[in-house]
Amino acid sequence: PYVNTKEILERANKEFYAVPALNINNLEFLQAIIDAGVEEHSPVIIETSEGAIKYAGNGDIKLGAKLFVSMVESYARNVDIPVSLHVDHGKNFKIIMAAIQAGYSSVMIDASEFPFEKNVAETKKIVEIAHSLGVSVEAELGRLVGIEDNVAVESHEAALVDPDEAKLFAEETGVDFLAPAIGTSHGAFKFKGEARLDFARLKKVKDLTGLPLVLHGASSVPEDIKKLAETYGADFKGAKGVPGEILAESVKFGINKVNTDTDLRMAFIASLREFLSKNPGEFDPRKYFKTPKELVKNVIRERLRLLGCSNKA
Ligand SMILES: O=C(COP(=O)(O)O)N(O)CCCCO
Ligand code: NA
Ligand SMILES: [Zn+2]
Repeated sequence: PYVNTKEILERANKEFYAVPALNINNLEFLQAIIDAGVEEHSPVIIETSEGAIKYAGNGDIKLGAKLFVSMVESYARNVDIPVSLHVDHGKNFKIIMAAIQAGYSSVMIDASEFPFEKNVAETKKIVEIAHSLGVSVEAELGRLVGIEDNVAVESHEAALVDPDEAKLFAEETGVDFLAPAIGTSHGAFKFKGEARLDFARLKKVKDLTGLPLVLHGASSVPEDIKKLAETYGADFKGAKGVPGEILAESVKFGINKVNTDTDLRMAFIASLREFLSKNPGEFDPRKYFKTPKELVKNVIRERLRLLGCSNKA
């Protein structure tokens, strides 16, 4: 069934596991996610960035939002796992409103680049509107910067979430789930040295807010996927993600939603490169997208098991 993200995350929060939030821009990744969830009997959270909404709507954001809602809702109705649809990194009021009106389960208002007071004000505004329409809300505190191992540069410390601010933020905004910056960053090049997240800080945010917490920049960049892509011509030198055991650790300290985009992209392109080089005569997209979809599905299945949400449907 098509459900509200809050329903998925409140159970995860209570039962100490996490659910991946998986980004899509097209039909193939959605199919891979649904199949992974069904095969693992697991809830799944589908998320679209503002760019994905523009992409699907060919520039028309209302059309893009409606298209994603109808695709996700239709697939969700067809399977017996909980599925929700979320706006990732919402910054543009028009896009957030289009998504709410189209029927998204939840939205992120990302005002983390602004000073605390403005982040509170922006988030509060969206929470009031979204809650009046039964939509749940995510916000972010701190900024996504990789913590260089052992180089506790002043600026990096300043970018990480302040747990006392998080408590105040939760009380003042009524936000449903919160993304505390604890040392991750988006994309495939997250760390120069050792991957390190500030778990002490994370635990304080959990203890002070009690909210379901979100880890952004959580892709792992699995070594086998990186190698497969490079074998067939990709240049992913220096790519490094959050190791699986660190993701599992973050769940112990209170993470319940794990945003994952890069790993799906890397799996798809690695498999597509391999397929195209081995099948030079193929030109049916349903054929050349088939094994990439399979690999994305299997990467997701593994992540569902790692995060403890398999068999939680
Ligand atoms: O936090 C994340 C996931 O980041 P990543 O998958 O790059 O680790 N997202 O919000 C997904 C969209 C931005 C990154 O591509
Ligand atoms: Na998000
Ligand atoms: Zn993010």
